[in-house]
Amino acid sequence: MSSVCVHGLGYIGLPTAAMLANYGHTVIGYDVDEELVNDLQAGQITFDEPGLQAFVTEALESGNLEVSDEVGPAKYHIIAVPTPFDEEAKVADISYIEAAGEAITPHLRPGDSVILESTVPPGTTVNTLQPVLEESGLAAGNDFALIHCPETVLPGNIITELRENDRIIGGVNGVSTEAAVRLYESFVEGDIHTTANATTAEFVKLIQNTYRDTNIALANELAQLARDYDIDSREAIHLANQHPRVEIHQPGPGVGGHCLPIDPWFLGQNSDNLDLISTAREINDGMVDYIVDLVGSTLGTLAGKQIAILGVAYKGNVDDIRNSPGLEIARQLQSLPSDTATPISADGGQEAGIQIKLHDPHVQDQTLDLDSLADATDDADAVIIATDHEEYTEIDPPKLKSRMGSKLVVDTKAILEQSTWEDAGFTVIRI
Ligand SMILES: NC(=O)c1ccc[n+]([C@@H]2O[C@H](COP(=O)([O-])OP(=O)(O)OC[C@H]3O[C@@H](n4cnc5c(N)ncnc54)[C@H](O)[C@@H]3O)[C@@H](O)[C@H]2O)c1
Ligand SMILES: CC(=O)N[C@@H]1[C@@H](OP(=O)(O)OP(=O)(O)OC[C@H]2O[C@@H](n3ccc(=O)[nH]c3=O)[C@H](O)[C@@H]2O)O[C@H](CO)[C@@H](O)[C@@H]1O
Repeated sequence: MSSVCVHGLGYIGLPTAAMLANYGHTVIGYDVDEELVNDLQAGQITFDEPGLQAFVTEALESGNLEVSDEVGPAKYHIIAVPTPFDEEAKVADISYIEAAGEAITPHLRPGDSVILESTVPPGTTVNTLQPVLEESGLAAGNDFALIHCPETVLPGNIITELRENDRIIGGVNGVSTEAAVRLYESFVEGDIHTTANATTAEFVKLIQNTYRDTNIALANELAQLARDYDIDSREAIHLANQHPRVEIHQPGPGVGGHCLPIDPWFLGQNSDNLDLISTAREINDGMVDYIVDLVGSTLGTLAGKQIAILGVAYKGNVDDIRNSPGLEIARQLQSLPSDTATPISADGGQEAGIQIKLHDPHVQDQTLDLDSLADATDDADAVIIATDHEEYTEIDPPKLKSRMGSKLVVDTKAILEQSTWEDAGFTVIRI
């Protein structure tokens, strides 16, 4: 068993730290966010992930996981800090990686390993992190191991996937790769694949998410084509997928989250060869406009209408609102000409404006003005289901009908029983 310091205790770092601790390693979980550190020290996790609270409690109670606001020496340092994307410049912000490297450098000893798990543009491990760590006077590959090991867990199923997914491990040399393999094989049940260098591992991670994003763009374009031919895109995709070599994804209101809308752009950081990939991004981002237009044309006008958006998390059964399509729809409605829109958080009252109400049973974000389901849909002219939360499949159509002003439901995730809703008197538009 080893000593490990995990840098960053968010969606990735916290489950990883708890996993390592529950497999017997001695783990320091370090984060720069003092409030988060205090909450975790008190045993309280701050985001919604099935099974995670109990998993973290187990790790803390075993004494193997200590949450700290200080970096400590450790045989392995794992970096799981954010790598946000600058929308304007279309470049990754790797300053958090540099800061993590600077925090590790004073503690780095010969024989230690530094593993970068954050998703980064190809070349970041070698070109950005390595020089920072070598400020210690130690050489990567010779004195300490340096590795990229991307994380591929699916939010909503993190603990299972952390154990069961295959891992890609790419060190700056073979010794580095082997050092990381020894750590991951202590808890990973999937296969461990090694690559000749760290840059390949970075690239592999990015093309996994790019594959998914591009495939969803195809589904979104097919959904628009299907509507032009007055056919059900979901049925058509389902039937097409009966072919052994066809696996089209599902259309929706756009692609949200911290990964799929961002990672494809990382591939273009040092290359001009994004073409299909950037078009796919535009198609997925364009779904918001498409849905707003559909609502407007079905209602005749958006002026004076009250629209309820159900689901501001980026996908079903999670609380993460990063790049949320539901919020983007709200922003889009808000940015319509000023005589037809009111701010997202407005509680109504402008006669000519669009009134936007938001509801989400999973999201606690205090900066959003969220309503109960009843308040959000009371007198609504249209309901847009923007997230496939389980709770929305349980909405009772007659009860909703009695509350709403008119009867339009846009089901962007195709989670409602269309015939039941139509029988209840609703106009249902499925994407
Ligand atoms: N969330 C996912 O589903 C997912 C999946 C695979 C990969 N990733 C990648 O993993 C990385 C982390 O993502 P996340 O979703 O866990 O982010 P997050 O924002 O949930 O957590 C990151 C944490 O790092 C902390 N932090 C910031 N700077 C720090 C520093 N210098 N030292 C220590 N802690 C610091 C923040 O306070 C925060 O708590 C990103 O690169 C992301 O792209 C995320
Ligand atoms: C390759 C892959 O699987 N990567 C996963 C992904 O995790 P994620 O939670 O971001 O991924 P999704 O569940 O795909 O959701 C993203 C958005 O796409 C919408 N969507 C989805 C499927 C579909 O057919 N049609 C859609 O419209 C959905 O509603 C949501 O808005 O990135 C993580 C970080 O790198 C990975 O770790 C994780 O493995």
